[in-house]
Amino acid sequence: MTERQAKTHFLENTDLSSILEPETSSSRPAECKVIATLGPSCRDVETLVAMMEAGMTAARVDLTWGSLEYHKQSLRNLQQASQQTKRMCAVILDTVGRELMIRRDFTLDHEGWPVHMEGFDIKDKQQVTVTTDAKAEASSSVLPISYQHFAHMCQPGDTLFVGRYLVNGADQSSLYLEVKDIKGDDVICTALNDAHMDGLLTVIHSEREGDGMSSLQTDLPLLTDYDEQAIKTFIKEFEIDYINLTYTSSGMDVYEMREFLDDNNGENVKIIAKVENLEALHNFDSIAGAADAVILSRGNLGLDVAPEKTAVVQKAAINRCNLLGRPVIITRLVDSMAEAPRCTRAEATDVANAVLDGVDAMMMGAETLRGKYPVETVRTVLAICRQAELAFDHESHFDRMMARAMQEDEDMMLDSSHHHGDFLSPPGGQSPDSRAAAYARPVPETLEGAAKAVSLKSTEASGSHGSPADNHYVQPGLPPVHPRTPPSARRPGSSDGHTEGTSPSFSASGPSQMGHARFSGSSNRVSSFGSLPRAMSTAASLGETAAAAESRRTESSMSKVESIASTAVRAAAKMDAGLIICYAGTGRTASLVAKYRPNVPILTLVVPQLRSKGLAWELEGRSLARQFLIMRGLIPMLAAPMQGAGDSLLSQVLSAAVKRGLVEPKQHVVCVLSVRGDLVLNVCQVDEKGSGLKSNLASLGSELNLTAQQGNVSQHEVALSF
Ligand SMILES: Nc1ncnc2c1ncn2[C@@H]1O[C@H](COP(=O)(O)OP(=O)(O)O)[C@@H](O)[C@H]1O
Ligand SMILES: C=C(OP(=O)(O)O)C(=O)O
Repeated sequence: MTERQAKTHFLENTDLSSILEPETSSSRPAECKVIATLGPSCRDVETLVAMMEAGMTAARVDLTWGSLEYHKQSLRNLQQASQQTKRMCAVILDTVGRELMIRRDFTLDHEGWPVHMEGFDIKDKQQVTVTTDAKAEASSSVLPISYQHFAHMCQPGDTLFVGRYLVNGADQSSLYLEVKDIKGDDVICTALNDAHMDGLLTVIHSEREGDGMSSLQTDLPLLTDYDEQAIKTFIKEFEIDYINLTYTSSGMDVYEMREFLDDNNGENVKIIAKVENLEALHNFDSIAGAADAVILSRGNLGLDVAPEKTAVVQKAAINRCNLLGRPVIITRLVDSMAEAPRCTRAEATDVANAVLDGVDAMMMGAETLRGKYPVETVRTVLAICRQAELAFDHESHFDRMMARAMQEDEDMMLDSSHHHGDFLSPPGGQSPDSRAAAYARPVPETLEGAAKAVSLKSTEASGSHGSPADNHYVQPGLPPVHPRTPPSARRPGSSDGHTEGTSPSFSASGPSQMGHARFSGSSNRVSSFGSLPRAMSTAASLGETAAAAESRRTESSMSKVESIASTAVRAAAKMDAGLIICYAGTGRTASLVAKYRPNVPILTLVVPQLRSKGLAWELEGRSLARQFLIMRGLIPMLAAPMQGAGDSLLSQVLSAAVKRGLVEPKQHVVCVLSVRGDLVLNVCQVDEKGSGLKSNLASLGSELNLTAQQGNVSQHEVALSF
């Protein structure tokens, strides 16, 4: 079998009558998660409550459009909805970043959401001028653009795409332009199709014939002034769990973002890299290795990737993330539900196939932001996910993960200097991580366009690319965005964080043991969630010495955490357990359990910790619990701070899990926990009434009590919240 072949999803049950039988209602939550974009259609408390009850687990605020005050109100409403439903919801902030926009006049509606004036028509073959002239007004022949240096990026023969925000490429507001001439600030183009331009219009500087690289706007600064201001403000005033990094082009972008967050009290905020163009696909491994999660922005990607490659690119990207244990999210699921209460057949099939491909979460855009059916959208997508999850072959996924991890480790042993990373190698054998390399040395001259783009960097430092569509939201006095100097390959050198040792209650044995011994990877330096066996190739390209890279490799090939995580999944399957419980401190162990996709929920138990922050003390844990809400199979549970321990805590967790329908009385439960600082695997059983831990499992109880006696936990009652 060649690497290009897909694994088959052959349904064991081909009996159509039984497939068509209505589902008996299951209270077990879907494995996959649904993220919704907040906007005019879904920011009131009532709708948010309904969406949370329908299963939305994370909400995105997109800085591309709308004022800071508008988004703050959306988040305040979300907090209220969360209190009402007693459900957690992760909060994601999406940057404007390298997004280019057409400036158009707008008014504010009664809630403060910007609404554009009437749209206009553009006819096939007509001349259209895209201009950086700040005084120009949008019309059918002139499109003023938000980025001052746009004209420098273009050359005759380029293709530009102008499309409606969150609906790229698929509606009547999609316009393709061919660049004919550049005259000062003006890019003179010819329209390649008829289009009705309406709403907020984003621009993509698309493929330049011949060089195979597209979306050259990736050489713009990573964050706009507005982004920087908004991120700092939101971190101060809200609990932000993730930043979506728009147009991430390499792992270096993620490091840069990490540094910005660390410098601005955002140490707990995790980074989701948005993969939106060819360059990001070429640099996929460095991006996925550096980020905490990845979004495949399928709308924007659809403009760069040929239709015939789309499905395979999606599968490959998802599989790569799966192998890294990195959460992967896709966009553009049920666009038609922005207008209709029922999705199309193609959309329903697409969602289900993504579940079978192994995706973690689905991110809604226009459907919830400005669609007519936000609640039905969440319900529909989750219903499709549930059905597809029933058909998902958990066992073969597990086997694949094990086999590939072993294979990769072997490959690395054979050739640690060979760069395997990227599944879309550019022609001519160029370094896949061209942008990362560009920090250290100039972009290869062979990339004619890229060389030109690099020369732009110095001018961008003073360039205006400050705000969505125009500069209305930029506070006066904010410094301009400067391309950052390369971050000092600053990757905290930590190992698993667990002491090595054998589990007193469960030993990793059987066929998986062999795999565990060879497993690469839980000692990732950058992402806090998971591991990257091949991070070393990225590190090497960032200037790390061969010896350091080699030592990272050796270290990463022996991971007890991954061994325990995979064994927990195997044990749950072998014992027909109903639930896996995983205590979570950083989330690394839980994400590795999720990597192996057990056929049972993974309850991630977060016991908040009091940590010192300078002179102040801060209770940490809530954000981590919410961060699990974009990850497949994970159900976070937050224990009350400093309360509960040992089998008292576990009993209450089990009782809550039974009430929630996660596990049934008498079922076995596999637990991943620490005992005297050592990570161990344990098995317990729910009692007959479903009120807690079956008491005769002495070994487990005593292990847990030992931890309790160490004094880091107490025996009080706990308040648990999902
Ligand atoms: N038996 C237990 N009783 C109470 N707390 C526990 C127990 N086992 C683990 N924990 C806590 O849960 C967290 C798990 O952290 P760790 O095992 O390092 O996982 P991660 O991979 O998420 O960092 C730690 O804070 C640990 O103190
Ligand atoms: C960029 C996004 O998605 P897409 O490219 O799929 O429209 C998004 O929703 O932020």
